[in-house]
Amino acid sequence: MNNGHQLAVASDHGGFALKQALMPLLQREGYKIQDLGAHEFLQDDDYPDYAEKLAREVNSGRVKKGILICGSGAGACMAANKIPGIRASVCHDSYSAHQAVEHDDMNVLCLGARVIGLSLAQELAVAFLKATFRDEPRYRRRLDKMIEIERRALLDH
Ligand SMILES: O=C(CO)[C@H](O)[C@H](O)[C@H](O)COP(=O)(O)O
Repeated sequence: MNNGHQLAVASDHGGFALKQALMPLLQREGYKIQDLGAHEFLQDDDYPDYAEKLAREVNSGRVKKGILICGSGAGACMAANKIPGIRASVCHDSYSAHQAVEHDDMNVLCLGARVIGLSLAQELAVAFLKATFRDEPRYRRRLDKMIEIERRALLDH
């Protein structure tokens, strides 16, 4: 574990090129990144493997936020949200990328490399990373309700 990492990133083959291009841009802005793979382009790898790895890293508290990239962002998002403590969303506009943190405490941003380009991806990543949860009563109440849903669902099994 490296306590210096501020965020983790991961992608399947659909997001690999965008991940590789985005990481140095974020590093240049001062972010310390833990790259959870893929570490090389693998034509037929599967986004749930990377989503689970990154989601577990965020859920462990070793990193506070993660960025997952696949072709659409959707599959990786669905898989990440299976891990307790994860609030992942696909955001392809700047407002959602920060508002989902401020209101909903989103901790994983999912991007679709077949949908957006590098420049927008960088803008979205920075909006997400700079944003903090606004711990006001109504946002706290709704977040607590989400956490309670998760707790009840875990008790079902
Ligand atoms: O977009 C994705 C999931 O929502 C992922 O990138 C998938 O891996 C995508 O389906 C990949 O498709 P491919 O035909 O296997 O390249």
